[in-house]
Amino acid sequence: MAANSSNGEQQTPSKPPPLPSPLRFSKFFQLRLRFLFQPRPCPKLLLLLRRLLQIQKIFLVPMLHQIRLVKGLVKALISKKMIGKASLHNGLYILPTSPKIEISKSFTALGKVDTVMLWHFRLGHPSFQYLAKLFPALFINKRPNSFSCKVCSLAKHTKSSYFPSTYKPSYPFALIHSDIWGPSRVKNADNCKWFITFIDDHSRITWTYLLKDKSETASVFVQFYNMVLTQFGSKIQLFKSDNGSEFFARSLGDFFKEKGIVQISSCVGTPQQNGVAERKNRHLLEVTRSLLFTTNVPKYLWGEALLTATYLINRMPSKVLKFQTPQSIFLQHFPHFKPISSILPLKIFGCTVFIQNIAPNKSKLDPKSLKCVLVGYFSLKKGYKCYHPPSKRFFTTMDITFYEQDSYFTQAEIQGETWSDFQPQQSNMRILVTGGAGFIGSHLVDKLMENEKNEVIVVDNYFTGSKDNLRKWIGHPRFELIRHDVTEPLLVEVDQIYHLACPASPIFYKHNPVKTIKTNVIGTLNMLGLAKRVGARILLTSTSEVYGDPLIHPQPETYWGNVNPIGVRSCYDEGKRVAETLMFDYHRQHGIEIRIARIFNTYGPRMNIDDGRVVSNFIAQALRGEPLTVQKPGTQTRSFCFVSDMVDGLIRLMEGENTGPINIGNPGEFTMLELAEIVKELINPKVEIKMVENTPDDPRQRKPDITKAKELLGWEPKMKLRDGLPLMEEDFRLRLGVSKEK
Ligand SMILES: O=c1ccn([C@@H]2O[C@H](COP(=O)(O)OP(=O)(O)O[C@H]3OC[C@@H](O)[C@H](O)[C@H]3O)[C@@H](O)[C@H]2O)c(=O)[nH]1
Ligand SMILES: [Mg+2]
Repeated sequence: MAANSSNGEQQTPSKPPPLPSPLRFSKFFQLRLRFLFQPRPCPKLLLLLRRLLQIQKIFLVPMLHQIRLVKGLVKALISKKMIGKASLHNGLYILPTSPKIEISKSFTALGKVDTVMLWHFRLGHPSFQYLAKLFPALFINKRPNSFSCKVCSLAKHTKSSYFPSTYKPSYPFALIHSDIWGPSRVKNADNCKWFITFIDDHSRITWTYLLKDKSETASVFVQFYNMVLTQFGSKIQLFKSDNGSEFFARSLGDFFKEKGIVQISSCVGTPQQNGVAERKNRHLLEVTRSLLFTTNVPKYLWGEALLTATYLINRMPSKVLKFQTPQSIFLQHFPHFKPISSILPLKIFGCTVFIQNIAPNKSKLDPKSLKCVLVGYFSLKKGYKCYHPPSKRFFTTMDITFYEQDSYFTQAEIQGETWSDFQPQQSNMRILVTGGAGFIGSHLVDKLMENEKNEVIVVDNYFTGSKDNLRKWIGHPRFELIRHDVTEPLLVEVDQIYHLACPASPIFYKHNPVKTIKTNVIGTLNMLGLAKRVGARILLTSTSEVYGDPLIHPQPETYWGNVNPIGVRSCYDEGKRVAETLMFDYHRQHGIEIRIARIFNTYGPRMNIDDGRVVSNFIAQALRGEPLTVQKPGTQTRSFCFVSDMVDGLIRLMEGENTGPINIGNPGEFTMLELAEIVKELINPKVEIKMVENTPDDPRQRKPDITKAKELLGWEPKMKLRDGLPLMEEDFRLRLGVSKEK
């Protein structure tokens, strides 16, 4: 998976330190060495450590602080035992080669391990106390707490304290708890970044669905509702969730109303009130991590591990249920329902399996069986779910030979992956801005860089943009600038794409119209291809020019426009219209997450002085003492948005849940004569206003209807024209070297 090679480690600026010779270890579970911090780890050491761990292809062990150095001796904090003497290499303390650290029996040693450990692995690492309840026969003469498992302590590093929730039995589907988790930094094999759970309050049986986008919430709930109705003849009565906006989308609300479902939500700011669902999520993620961990399964299969975790937890005894399993309680109410999958013997997730090669175009010489990895159980079809990484294909089959003690993946497969990546939201975002050296682009970059969680990559061909606009970010560790033309394909790993690249001033886009249309069509195709490949969300900055010379005023997004397809402006306005079409086709055909902004006239500092657009022309003319050139008839209108408002709107659109298109612009409308008068009054009352010839197809009026932006993004512009113009004047004075007369 392309997405998987992206990890923060690659950004480490320092060169890897030379490795001292004792630093050789084979497998994670035979880990013999530990790197120790002084009581307070210094950042440089951390960096070294990360680097070393990366080179050594092992996970960062999240228990480092549990060992401390006391006068050159290593002391385990939990057992309070002295482990041995540490020697210093390159600023790192290294343990003696065979320290007696309590490393428990591991999966690699499974061959020698008794059946207790085998079941512990198959069931996704439940506690040994629970195992003893499930299989009392296995524990004859053995105490549950005499067993320990290394993977458990790694996967459950959150030290989660489960406050048992209050449990009042009722009957199935009376109350469903739900929660959404994500976005995961790593996309699942099928590009999912989210998951949603539905938990039956009575039995605590859980259904998990993977989502590509949060906006799928309503449709997935409808699917779940129908499944419950058809399979169990039951209707959901109460639905409980937190206040996530996706649960309050109108489409879902309408469905609740229609079906008479009562929606309850936790109070604002108290997610713990959604306790059942939140706790279930945490449990699911712990088991998911354990499953992935045990057999080195790469994170792009986290979705399969999660579905398997759900499957297993449904079949595990729970304290809340007085050590009955959710499935057994549930089936008491539906005695005739036989889940097909429950007759499948459990096997270790991630183990090697051979399945009958059923490829249709298989030739006689092709191997009869295919080596795959076991990734779960199908509850609807009878069979195990297997994945064939070389062809990226899934298979469901019963015709299968298990090699339960061989993990399919080796340590090398998970090189550089750390578990801190496998976390929602808080994780870093890598953002691509095409045309980021331009006027709006560079302001957008400034805003994105303010958030320390963002890494920004700018690509620009400097046709109208300039490196100067990004001066302050060049050399910044979270910033990267690439000279690149979007009409050529681009290979980068990113989470979001702001696609701005295209000359926007009429004089520039008309200068080389073929290039302009190429940029809009091929450039957008390339960026959509990139978004599809890496599963990124992409925002296109379209334009108010898609409305052409509008016959409807002001322009709502529903207006289809009045565009000349063969005029001198067509390279731009038709180009952007095709770009919008491409965006929606990729969305419908490939499920890409898209956002479309229709930008209206924008002004502000950093506009090119010789941009040719009206505001920059008038200000430059006023400062140079030249006549303001109003193109005829001068009664044509425009609405001008200050650049900071524009950037704010674009980010809201990207972060929100609506695809658009959404108009982003300032509804204040002015004729060009009025604008000239204002500039004259504010900047230089002495200049004259001169009427000049206009260019063909100039729209006669333009003003955005921003109802949609207000409602869906909570956005409206704040800066008035009379306040914004002086800010732009200041910038132009500096660049033109014209000081203000006293
Ligand atoms: O010196 C000038 C320049 C322009 N104008 C007039 O001012 C009006 C605005 O022209 P501009 O060139 O600034 O901008 P336009 O509205 O034509 O195009 C703009 O529209 C929205 C954006 O998405 C486009 O990228 C941008 O080019 C036009 O009616 C034009 O005739 C003048 O009166 N004098
Ligand atoms: Mg939530």
